[in-house]
Amino acid sequence: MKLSTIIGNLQPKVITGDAEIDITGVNIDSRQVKPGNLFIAVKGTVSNGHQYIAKAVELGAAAVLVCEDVEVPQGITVVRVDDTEDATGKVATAFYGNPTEHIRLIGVTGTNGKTTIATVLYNMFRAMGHKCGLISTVCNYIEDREVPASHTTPDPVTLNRLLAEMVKEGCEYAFMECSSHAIQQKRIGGLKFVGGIFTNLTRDHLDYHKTFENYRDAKKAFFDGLDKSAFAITNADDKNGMIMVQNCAAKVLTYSTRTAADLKGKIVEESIEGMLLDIDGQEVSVRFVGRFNVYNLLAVYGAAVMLGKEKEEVLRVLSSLHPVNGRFEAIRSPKGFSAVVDYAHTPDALVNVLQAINDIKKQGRVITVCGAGGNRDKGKRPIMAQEAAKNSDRVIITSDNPRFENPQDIINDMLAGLDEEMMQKTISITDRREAIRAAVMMAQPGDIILVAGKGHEPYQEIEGVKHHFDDHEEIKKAFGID
Ligand SMILES: CC(=O)N[C@H]1[C@@H](OP(=O)(O)OP(=O)(O)OC[C@H]2O[C@@H](n3ccc(=O)[nH]c3=O)[C@H](O)[C@@H]2O)O[C@H](CO)[C@@H](O)[C@@H]1O[C@H](C)C(=O)N[C@@H](C)C(=O)N[C@H](CCC(=O)O)C(=O)O
Ligand SMILES: Nc1ncnc2c1ncn2[C@@H]1O[C@H](COP(=O)(O)OP(=O)(O)OP(=O)(O)O)[C@@H](O)[C@H]1O
Ligand SMILES: N[C@H](CCC[C@H](N)C(=O)O)C(=O)O
Ligand SMILES: [Mg+2]
Repeated sequence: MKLSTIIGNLQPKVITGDAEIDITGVNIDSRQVKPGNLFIAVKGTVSNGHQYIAKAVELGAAAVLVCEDVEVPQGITVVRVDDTEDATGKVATAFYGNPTEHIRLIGVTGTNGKTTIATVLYNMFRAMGHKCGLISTVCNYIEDREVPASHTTPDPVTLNRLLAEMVKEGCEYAFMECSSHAIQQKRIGGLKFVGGIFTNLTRDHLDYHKTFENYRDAKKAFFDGLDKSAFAITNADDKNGMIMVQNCAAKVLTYSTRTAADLKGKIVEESIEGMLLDIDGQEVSVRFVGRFNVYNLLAVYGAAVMLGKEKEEVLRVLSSLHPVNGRFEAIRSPKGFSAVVDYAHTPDALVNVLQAINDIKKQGRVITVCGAGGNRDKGKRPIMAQEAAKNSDRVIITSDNPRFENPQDIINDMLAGLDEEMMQKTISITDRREAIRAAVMMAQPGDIILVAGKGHEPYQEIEGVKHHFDDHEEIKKAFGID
């Protein structure tokens, strides 16, 4: 594709050299550059892409996109803009043929519920006969082809390449999670969304955003960018729900389980197997558990209706769908107790999943096994331990993904949040496998063991290495079932 076409919608820009050269690909990482590529120098949090231009040219870059004064070897076309981070999405989407002009893209943002909602919509629309794509924390899908996910929302080049492949495969819809990092870093720049969904806003990622207001405003920017032809579905029960859409040109729809809203839902009956719900005045039985999932399914229902689906068909398909990998998955022990694998790794998620477990538990106890990720928000650690202790009969604090931190330091940060009474019911075991085994050893018939924080993750990330580790496998081994 001609460079002049790829950079056509960048304003302002200064071009030095030939803009009619053919570009074979766009790249933000000098280490991946191929001959004829356009290398985009982006200032990052760890380093500055501008320092890798020579390397990119060595590997054959034919042009560079910069936003700083830099020395560039002779014969290389230089395009200068004010902000290369902002330009990357626009350039990537142009290079990949503006995929969102040819596929209906729906974005989900919020602290918790993104993977659940995006994945349920993907499964629902495929069950309705549509070819679909999914961009998610757990995995990306181009129709039914898996593409491993490195991020919840990938960089703009990867994202547009995936969307272009979905278009090529004939996908009509793409459902994606829009993380706050991604919105802040403009990874979704240049994309046209036909709809956006807000789940909720509670504490997470303050290591990156520094303040809750910055975190909120990053999420809000997504809705500010929706055009009037799009829809925006927001949670009327979240105190930031209406803030998200206060400057939104899209058609707004609200959902709630307790106040006036366009879409109302409530639980009629519930058990560890699922719930009977009243959604928008109609009863539907679902395999999902927990009041928090009523919110997720309301958002799914609203989006499907806004995308033109009949309400009856939406509810019929909804009742046939299974929980998402690592989100409230129950495993029964032959000894009469059960375990729940869940991805809860924020205080609010722990509160919600433990509320759900306490709502369905009969006479037994709740035993919670949880940790916290290394190199993530430290402030949430003591709060997570408090919420676990407040809502469980026994707590075992253990390791999650320590990453480059000392696992014991993370555990100590969590324990620091507990008062004397909470400490009475809490122990800590650094080795996650041992912690799960200890929970199973102490369980009695009727108890429910929550193993939280990792969900679908088939690994434990330690010092940059992802060692195989799967909560489901460890629970089954401890239960003595395969
Ligand atoms: C904090 C964060 O989001 N960092 C992301 C960011 O990296 P960065 O800004 O630190 O980049 P950098 O390492 O400083 O490099 C700057 C630039 O130089 C380039 N470079 C770098 C080295 C080199 O040799 N050559 C070169 O060209 C890089 O490609 C980059 O463009 O841009 C990179 C390229 O797109 C991302 O891979 C990286 O994600 C890191 C690995 C990460 O862990 N991100 C997490 C926190 C994240 O994004 N999480 C969210 C939310 C998770 C959730 O709630 O589910 C997600 O969407 O996954
Ligand atoms: N609507 C909700 N409100 C509160 N908690 C929720 C909600 N939906 C899910 N959860 C809890 O949060 C956990 C994560 O859910 P999910 O993976 O869908 O969220 P996410 O937004 O994709 O998270 P991440 O930002 O880490 O990718 C679940 O395992 C559950 O404990
Ligand atoms: N078990 C993971 C969950 C968080 C992963 C994702 N939300 C991120 O922050 O990268 C951890 O706490 O390490
Ligand atoms: Mg997710």
